[in-house]
Formats: sequence, C-alpha cells, structure tokens
Amino acid sequence: MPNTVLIGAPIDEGQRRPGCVMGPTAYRVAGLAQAIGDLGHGVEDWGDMVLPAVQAVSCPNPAVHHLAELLAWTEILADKVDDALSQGGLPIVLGGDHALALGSVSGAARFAARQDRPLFLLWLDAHSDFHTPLTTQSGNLHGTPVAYIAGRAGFEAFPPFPKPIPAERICLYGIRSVDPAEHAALLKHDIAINDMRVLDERGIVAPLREFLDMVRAAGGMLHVSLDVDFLDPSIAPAVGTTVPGGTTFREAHLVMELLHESALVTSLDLVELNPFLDERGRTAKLMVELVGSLMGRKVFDRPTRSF
Ligand SMILES: NC(=[NH2+])NCCC[C@H](N)C(=O)O
Ligand SMILES: [Mn+2]
Repeated sequence: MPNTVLIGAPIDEGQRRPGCVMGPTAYRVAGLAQAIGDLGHGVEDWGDMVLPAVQAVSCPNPAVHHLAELLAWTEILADKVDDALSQGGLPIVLGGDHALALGSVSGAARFAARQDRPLFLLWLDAHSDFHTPLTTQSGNLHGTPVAYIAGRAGFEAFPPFPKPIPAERICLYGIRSVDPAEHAALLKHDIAINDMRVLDERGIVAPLREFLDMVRAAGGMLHVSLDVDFLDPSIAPAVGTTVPGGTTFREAHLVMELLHESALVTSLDLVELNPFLDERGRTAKLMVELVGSLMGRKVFDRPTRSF
C-alpha cells in the first residue's frame, strides 16, 4: 500500500454557505492521520494549501461567483495531486467543497495520462454535479466538476481538462438530486446514473462490483470523490446541501470495504464537510471511520466501549 498523503484544501468558494473552509481542520481533529496510521499505513500530512492572489475574470453567466478563485484552486490542486501520485503516494484531498474536484481529478488525469493508464471516476454523491458555468442557476461551481471531467463545453475559462474521462468510465453513485438541465446533458452524454432508485432495487453491491471489474480489467486508476451528502442526513448532518434518502451507515461502510478489497483506489476526495453545521463532530468522525474502512479496517477491529 502506498503512503497516504493528506492534502488540506480549505475551499468554500464553490458554494455560498460558510464553513467548509474548516473541513481540513475537522478531519485532523477527528483523528484521520491516526486512524490511517493505526492500520499500518504510512501517512504524510502536507498541510493546508493557500490560495494565491487572483485576477478578476468575468463569466457570461452572471449567477456564477468566485470563478477566479476556483480557477486558481484548480491549478494548484491539480499540481499537488499530480505531485503526490508522482511520488508514489495515495493522495487524500481534505475539503473543502466539491469544486475542489475540478483540480484533484485534473491532477489524477494528468498523472494517469503520463502513465498511459485509463482513469476511472467513482462519484459518491447525492448530486450529479453535471452543470457547466453556463448552465448553473445557483452559480455555485461545486455543482460542475463532473461536466468538466467529462469534457463538456462551457469551461473555456478553465485549463483544458487533461484527458476527459469517457462516459463509460464514470460511475455516479447514490444520486437523488439532479437539475433538469443536468439530466438532459447526462442522457446526451450517456453517463449512467446509479440513483437511489437503482440502488434500492439492485442493492448497493452489484452495480459497484460491475464498475470495479471494469476498472480492474482495463488496468485502470480509480479516483473516488466522496461527498458527505452521499450519506443520509440523519447520520451526517454537517453538509450544506442535504437530501433525504441517502445511504445508511452500513451501506456506506460496505462501499468502502468493497473499495478496500478491490485495491484499485489511487486517489480520494473528502468533500462538503461543513463542521459549522455538525453535531459534536459526529459527521467528521463518521467520515474518518469511512476512510478507515476504505483503508482496510474491519468491523471486528472495533473495540467495545462501556463508558
Ligand atoms: N456538490 C454539491 N453539493 N452539489 C450540489 C449542487 C446542487 C445544484 N445542482 C446546483 O447546481 O446548485
Ligand atoms: Mn457533490
């Protein structure tokens, strides 16, 4: 197992509710490095990234805000993730809102292209995040990364995405909130939507196994982007865009356990944690536990607490 590299990305410009900027600190306070280290993996914490000075840029869609900041984050985060992978590490990007995936997946894609390996994307989220800066009505760019990654037009202000990921290598999982413009575009691009209806009917395991089998058969790299709102709000309240009907505690752990067993994950985002909305750190702790399962923790490793 490669060394895990923690990259703090205190980004909250992709949406409007303040608080995600505290995400990286909350993960550290909740003991992320220790949880990974306890499983016998090496951990390096590269600290928090800092946004450089930016120049204003305009966008034809007046709703869009903080475009300049997100262009800058995209560039520096792509470099960091590429660096971590180039050093043989497994980057875990501590968000920060989901706009950070514009950069983290760019970095992974650049690295994969240099290695001549196909990159696959597993998007664990309530939302499909398939808007472009031209179609978003909220103007919140955290609703756009999948469109950028898939090579949709409308991202002319951004650096061209290194090697857009073809539809069949993108797996949207846990979806239950898609805007009409996103839905039409997803159908056009032929991107499979594993929404909660599909997962209710087929179960949480089968569609994921099928996807992982494809990754393995292609000798691919796998980037996993885990949004807090993939989880049901009853177990993970610390997120600005809650949608009822999310995955349960056991379903989410099972997804992580399957990912561990596959040994295919090469990079990971933890996004949308808003510690300001949390209840005594329970969402941050749950996210840390999920990373534990992804890194090989088993149910029977859990000590019984009697206090
Ligand atoms: N990563 C997220 N939480 N995305 C929420 C996006 C919500 C909505 N579709 C929008 O574009 O505003
Ligand atoms: Mn998201």
